[in-house]
Amino acid sequence: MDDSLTIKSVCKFRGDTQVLRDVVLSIAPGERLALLGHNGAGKSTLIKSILGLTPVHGGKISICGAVPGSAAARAATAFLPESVSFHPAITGREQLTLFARLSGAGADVVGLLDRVGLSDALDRRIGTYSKGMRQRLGLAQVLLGKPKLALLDEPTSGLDPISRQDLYAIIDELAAQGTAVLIASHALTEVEARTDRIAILRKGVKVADNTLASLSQQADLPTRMRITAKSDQIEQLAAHVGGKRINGAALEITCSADQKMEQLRRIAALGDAVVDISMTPPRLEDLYRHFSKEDGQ
Ligand SMILES: Nc1ncnc2c1ncn2[C@@H]1O[C@H](COP(=O)(O)OP(=O)(O)OP(=O)(O)O)[C@@H](O)[C@H]1O
Repeated sequence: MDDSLTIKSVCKFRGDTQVLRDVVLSIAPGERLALLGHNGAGKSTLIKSILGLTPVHGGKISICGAVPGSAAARAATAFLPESVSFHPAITGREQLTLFARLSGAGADVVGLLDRVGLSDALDRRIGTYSKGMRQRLGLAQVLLGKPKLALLDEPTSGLDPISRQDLYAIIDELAAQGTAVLIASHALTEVEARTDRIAILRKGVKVADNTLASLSQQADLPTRMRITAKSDQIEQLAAHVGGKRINGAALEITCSADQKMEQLRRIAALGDAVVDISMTPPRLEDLYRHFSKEDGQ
C-alpha cells in the first residue's frame, strides 16, 4: 500500500537560516510515528509544511498523492495543535456539530464526545472547559473526519496521567482503522511505548528514523545489569564480574548487546552466590541523547 505521507528531500529557510535540510520521511497507513527533537529542531515547521501553511524551498511533500494545502490533502489530514483554542461562548456539542457540517461528514457528534470523555460537558460553554477538556474536544475533531493522516503536536501536554492513557488508546484506534499518525513530542517515555517508529530531528536534519529495536542495535548502547549477591558473597561476586558496587549486596555492570549472554553465563556459573539479576536495556531517553548529540551520527 502507498504511504499516506511522503516527504522527499525537503528544505526550508527562515531568513538566512536553514531550518529543514533534505528531510526524507514517510508514514504508512496505520503506522504511528514519533517525531522527536530539541526545541527549535524543526518539528513544528515540518508539520506546518505538511499542512501547507508554510512553503518549502526544495523537495516535495505528498499526502496520499495530494499537494499540501490542496482540497484533497486537507480532506485527508487532521491536525491537533499543542494548545487547541475554540470560541469560548459555544458549547462542545455546537462546536463539533459546526465542524461536522463544514467537513460534510454526517458524524455522530454525541457519540464522538462520549468517546473522548466529554459526555457530561457537551452542553457546557467551551470557556468553562479545562485545558485537558479542550484537548479532548480537539481530539474529537480529529476523529470526526476519519483522516488518512493525523498530525498531533504535543498531544498530551497539560493532560493528567489517565487522560494521557485515554488519548493514546484513541490514537491506537485511529491507527487500527488505517490512519497514519505523526506525534511530535518531548514525552519520551510515552512515545516509547505507544509508537511504531521514532524519527529524530536535530537542527533541521533527520538523524534517526527506525523502530526502537533497530535504533538500539544501530546505537549499540550498553545494557545495564544489576546483580544482587547472597549475604557475605558480594566480595566474591565483585571479584568475579567486576562492576560498580551499588550497596552492600548489589553491583552494577554494563555490557554491549553481543556480550550480554556471555556475561549471563558467567554470572549463572556462580550458582547460589547470586540471588537476583535485573537487566535494563537502553531506553528511548538514552537513544535520544545518543542521536541528538553533535557527533551522534
Ligand atoms: N515564524 C518564524 N519566523 C522565523 N523563524 C522561525 C519561525 N518559526 C520557527 N522559526 C525558527 O525555525 C526553527 C525551527 O523551529 P520549530 O518551531 O519548527 O522547532 P520545534 O522543533 O517545533 O521546536 P519546539 O520543540 O520548541 O516546538 C527555529 O530555529 C525557530 O527559531
